[in-house]
Amino acid sequence: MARRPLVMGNWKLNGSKAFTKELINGLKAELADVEGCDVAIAPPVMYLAEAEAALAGSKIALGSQNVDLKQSGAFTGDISATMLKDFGAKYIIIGHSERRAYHHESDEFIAQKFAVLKEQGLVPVLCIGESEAENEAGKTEEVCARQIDAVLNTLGAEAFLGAVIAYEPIWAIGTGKSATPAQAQAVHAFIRSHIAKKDAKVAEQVILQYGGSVNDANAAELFAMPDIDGALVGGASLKAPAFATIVKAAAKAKN
Ligand SMILES: O=C[C@H](O)COP(=O)(O)O
Repeated sequence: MARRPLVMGNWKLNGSKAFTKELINGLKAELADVEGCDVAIAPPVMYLAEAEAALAGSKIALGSQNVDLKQSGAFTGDISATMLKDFGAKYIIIGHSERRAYHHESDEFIAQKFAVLKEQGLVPVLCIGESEAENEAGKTEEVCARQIDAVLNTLGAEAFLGAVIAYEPIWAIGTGKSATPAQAQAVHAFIRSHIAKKDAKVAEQVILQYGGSVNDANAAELFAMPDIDGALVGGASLKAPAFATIVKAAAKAKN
């Protein structure tokens, strides 16, 4: 079964109402004729309303950078999965290394978020990946396995049906130092084989994105790798031409 690539832009803490409209209009123009690749953007939740309106009539899907566990109640500052659905959001990033680091999110807590998203019919985009020190210590596979196992061992392999995993080595995020295609492919193959130990069919269909300094110049060689099914793009997703080039590279490589 051929996997349909997914390129998603994670805008992180960037933008404004005007920027949201302008960038989306740019993306709609750049991507009007592109087929064969799913595309999503995750603006800050503050701008979901502007994004939803600007995306009307386009095939670009809406996403979010985070979700909290509860659906309603006395949880000051939280944002629920049902609220995200209310704005038409579909792909929800969880476990990003910036949230693991700055908000002390644990593997177990992230697995709970994964469960909430599945219950609500949303698509989890589970970010995993090792630090530079872990990489140098040869612990990349161990770290990725532990982060995946938090979901696998509580929700089962079926939870990954229709889900997305983004392998983002922390040392490659925002540094301009992407993993090489061979490095990323090796980890992606490991991730797929790790899930296959529980369920080969689920492993075969799960979308494995690479993230970490993906740009318009290096995307094509990354997508040439058989287990790299798309990208989670930070900085380069803030410019319509660069992001569109990445999407077009995925569509070309995978079709
Ligand atoms: O979620 C996206 C990643 O953190 C990658 O960010 P970057 O493309 O700016 O390196």
